Amino acid sequence: MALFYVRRYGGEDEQEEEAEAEDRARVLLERLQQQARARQLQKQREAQPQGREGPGDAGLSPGGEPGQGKGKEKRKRESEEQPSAHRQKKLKTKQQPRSPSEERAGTEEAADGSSPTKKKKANRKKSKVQQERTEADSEEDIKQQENRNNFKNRSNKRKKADEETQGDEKEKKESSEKAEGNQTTEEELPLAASGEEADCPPSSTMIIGDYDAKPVQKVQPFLPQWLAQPKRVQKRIKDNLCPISDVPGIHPRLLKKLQMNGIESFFPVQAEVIPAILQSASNGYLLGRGGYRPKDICVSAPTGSGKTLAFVIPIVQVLLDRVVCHVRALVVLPTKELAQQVSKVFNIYTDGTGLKVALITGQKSFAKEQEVLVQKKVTGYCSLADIVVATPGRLTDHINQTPGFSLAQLRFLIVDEADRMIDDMHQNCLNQIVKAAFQGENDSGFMLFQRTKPGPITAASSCSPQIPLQKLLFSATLTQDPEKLQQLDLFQPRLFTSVYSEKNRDGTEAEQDTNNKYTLPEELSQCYVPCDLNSKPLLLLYFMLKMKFTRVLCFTNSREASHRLFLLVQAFGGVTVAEFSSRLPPNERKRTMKEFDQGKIQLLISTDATARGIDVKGVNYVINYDAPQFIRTYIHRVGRTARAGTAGVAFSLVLRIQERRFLRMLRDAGIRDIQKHPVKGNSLKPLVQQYEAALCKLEKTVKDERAQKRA
Ligand SMILES: Nc1ncnc2c1ncn2[C@@H]1O[C@H](COP(=O)(O)OP(=O)(O)OP(=O)(O)O)[C@@H](O)[C@H]1O
Repeated sequence: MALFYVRRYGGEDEQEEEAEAEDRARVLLERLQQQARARQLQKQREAQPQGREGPGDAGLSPGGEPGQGKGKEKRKRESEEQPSAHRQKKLKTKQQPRSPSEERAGTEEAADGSSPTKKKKANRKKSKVQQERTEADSEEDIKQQENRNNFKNRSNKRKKADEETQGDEKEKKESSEKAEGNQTTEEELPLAASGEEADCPPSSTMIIGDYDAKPVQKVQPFLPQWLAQPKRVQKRIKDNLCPISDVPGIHPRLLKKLQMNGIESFFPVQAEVIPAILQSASNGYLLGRGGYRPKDICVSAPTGSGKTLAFVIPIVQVLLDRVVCHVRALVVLPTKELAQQVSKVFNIYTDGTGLKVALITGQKSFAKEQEVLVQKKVTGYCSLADIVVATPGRLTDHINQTPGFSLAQLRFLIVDEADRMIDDMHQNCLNQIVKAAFQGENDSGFMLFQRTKPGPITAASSCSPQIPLQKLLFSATLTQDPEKLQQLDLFQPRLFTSVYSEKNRDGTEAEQDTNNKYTLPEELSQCYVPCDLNSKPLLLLYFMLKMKFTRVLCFTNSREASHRLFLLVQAFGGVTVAEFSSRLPPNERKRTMKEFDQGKIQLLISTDATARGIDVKGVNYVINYDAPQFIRTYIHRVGRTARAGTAGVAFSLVLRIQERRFLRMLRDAGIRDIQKHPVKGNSLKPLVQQYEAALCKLEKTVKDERAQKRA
């Protein structure tokens, strides 16, 4: 716009030209006055003592601008400089060189001598000289202005530095570093910098969004007190055995039974948990201690540490005095095999007591199971079982479809492998059990003792005798996620958990935070073998045939993988091998497990169906043929060996691409003592020829199986 203005009016209108010349003269005068003032100021400052100078003076530009005016003076000078800079800018725009046509017109006018008067000529000459001088001045002014701005920037920095000297040493350093970082930018943009003093925050101000590296505190999950401060249980079994007679309150009958079964001492978890359960039922199974509802109990202890006996003994003891048969204890487990195993232990300790144990897993027909649960009499239905051991699916079927099957008198609800049972799949079943337990009136007829849904204890609620329902949760990998446990609606729970310890540098052991950490049996040795996909079958054969491994439980990640590996090893020959997965009928699975238990099978290739809870004595090795994807799977798989204080070794075949993730998974769970155990390719070479022949056989077998399926 300014350029347009100059072109349109420049040199046409004499009056305007004059006004313009006057304007320029005025501006020039002002500038000269300013320069004079600046020089005066400089002299004044030079006359002042040097002591006021800040440490930043050395950084002045070679232009030698005076640097250390007091704030007041500086502000005054700046207020003077700013408008002049503005005017100067305007002037510079106005004083753009004329266009050649305009210049030509002027020259032509003078040549033909037609109209301009002498005065006008003189004026024009004078204004031209003035214009040239103004242009020269304005250039010089711009330079000066730049210098002033540079000076201002530096004096800002010096001011900051002065402020910082009052602050602590560290802040000063950071701030001056920042100022230095900004210096280049400010010097590159001197005109823009003039107004910056007001915008610039004081050095003590924290700039939000500034990315200074600061240590960020990790957010710790908030745990309820019962989870944060559990009762610690020693995990070293052998060093912490407790003679059975030393545990108070065990019934002599049960002591005898224990001895008869070769149990002279309790394992640490049993020595802690058995008295706790017995104490909570010290008033009999109908009332809690002092008439109050007993606390729920959660137990998280390593695989093979004897958790089963920790609930079997106290439950049998509490129910020894029962008069009428009702379902008083219900044990829920995720698999048929586990339920079978636990019911076996109950059978041992209830034998000869009159207590009856029913196994409900779907292995028998529904009608047969009903027969062991209830009996119809003239007076109504009566229970035939005191203790029911069940899998979730079949249990809910009986709750819904078996007339007379009542949980209204249930005193103990035991959830074994509780972390798995809390999974969505089984959660619904647990809700149904609790609902059935608080159903009240039912087909079983008269109820001597009523049961109300737990709530705040009031005078009214404590008037009539209550049958408390106590929940007992057990697992080697019990979740410590309060939200998940909340789903079980636990009442003032107590947690018993194994001590997680880490070795210090000096060899001593230090207790660690148990959150999200799992403990493994002390006697377990862990190794992993880095390998590639093709060498995995050879490695398994190498372990079995060259290393002479015996009693090996080998895990794969799928039924198909188990089956193929079984066929391959069978085709290779030289190893007594069997497979175990849900693709086999229950009878065959039972038989296989028995043979493996008896030592007739040296290698059992299995899916995770045997990973949890299965107690086979004398498993020497666990081989993770397929690396487990989850830490809990790893813990339960490797826990099939090194049980009850015996030694065991776990090998994991880990593909090289899985290695980092696998190790991180273990490290995150607090497992660090795993050894790398590479096997050289040369060791596998002698097996290759026979292996290739086995592969051909396998191909043929798979084809035959497919044909059989189709037929
Ligand atoms: N006090 C004891 N003395 C000797 N052996 C015992 C004792 N308690 C349990 N055992 C044996 O220890 C083995 C492991 O016990 P159990 O199956 O109860 O372990 P667990 O903690 O439930 O393991 P998992 O978590 O794998 O289910 C069993 O064979 C059992 O007979």
